[in-house]
Amino acid sequence: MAPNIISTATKTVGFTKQASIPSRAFVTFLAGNGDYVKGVVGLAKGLRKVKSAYPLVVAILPDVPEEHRRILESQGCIVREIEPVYPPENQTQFAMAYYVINYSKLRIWEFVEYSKMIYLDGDIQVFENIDHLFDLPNGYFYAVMDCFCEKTWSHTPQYKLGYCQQCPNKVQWPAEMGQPPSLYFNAGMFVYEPSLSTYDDLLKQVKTTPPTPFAEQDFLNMFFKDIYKPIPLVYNLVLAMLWRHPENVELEKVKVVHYCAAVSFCNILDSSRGI
Ligand SMILES: O=c1ccn([C@@H]2O[C@H](COP(=O)(O)OP(=O)(O)O)[C@@H](O)[C@H]2O)c(=O)[nH]1
Ligand SMILES: OC[C@H]1O[C@H](O[C@@H]2[C@@H](O)[C@H](O)[C@@H](O)[C@H](O)[C@@H]2O)[C@H](O)[C@@H](O)[C@H]1O
Repeated sequence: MAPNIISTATKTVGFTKQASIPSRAFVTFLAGNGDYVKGVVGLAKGLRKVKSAYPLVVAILPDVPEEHRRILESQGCIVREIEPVYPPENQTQFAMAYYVINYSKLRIWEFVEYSKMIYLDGDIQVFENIDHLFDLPNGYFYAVMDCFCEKTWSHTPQYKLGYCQQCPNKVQWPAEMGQPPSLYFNAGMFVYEPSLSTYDDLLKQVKTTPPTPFAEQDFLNMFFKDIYKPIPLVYNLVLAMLWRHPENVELEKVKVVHYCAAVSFCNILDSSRGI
């Protein structure tokens, strides 16, 4: 992984300065003084191991202790403190109570010293170089489709019907229920362009949008619905896919793994038998 050089260098041609060279970076989010810092260190090491050309920015909440900040800097990370973002007062039952802090991820749209960023959760590992994703056409929001089959989705009509976007023909969406849900992405990994106007819109809308069980992931899916473009699951293998949709997983092609489910070893054993 490149050292912490924020490439905002500009080339001087004659007596005029050209626009600054577009800067790119990976970014993750860290809150609290728990074990997630180990995940972020692992992510930094993984990006270095796959020889990524871009730095890893870590957006941290004020509650991340000084010792953890020093560890991240020693790993070549660019540590940026952000202020928390909270959803409006609500009685929402988040899928996981702590999801409320994940709204703070929205601050990364303010990192406009970068023209393009790839967000990765701290419980993600990169096993193959994915720098080429920075070259995807601008103007869209790229992420991998999620799966509705885990119990964490039991609050949704999809789950109750047994409908999943990963296998839309297995259980058809009933015509009497209108259109099937829009394609829905997992917000643990996405390719986006920081922008102050988008940031302002996000912060304005989040203040008036009633929170829902998957917190900022639901909010981001609603906000970017019109420009969302699915990318292959090799870029964010949500572990549950191994036992929920093994037919969709080509394990040898997977580049990024997202360790985000209540993973039980027997699940892995069962699924690996199926692959
Ligand atoms: O106490 C916490 C909870 C979450 N996170 C960050 O927020 C991301 C999303 O939370 P989590 O991974 O728990 O969500 P999941 O993908 O497992 O639902 C984590 O990967 C971390 O980067 C954190 O730093 N501290
Ligand atoms: O705050 C909401 C979170 O929603 C997502 O996690 C979910 C999702 O993947 C479900 O499909 C799984 O069933 C579930 O286990 C998992 O926690 C994002 O990965 C995470 O970054 C964060 O946005």
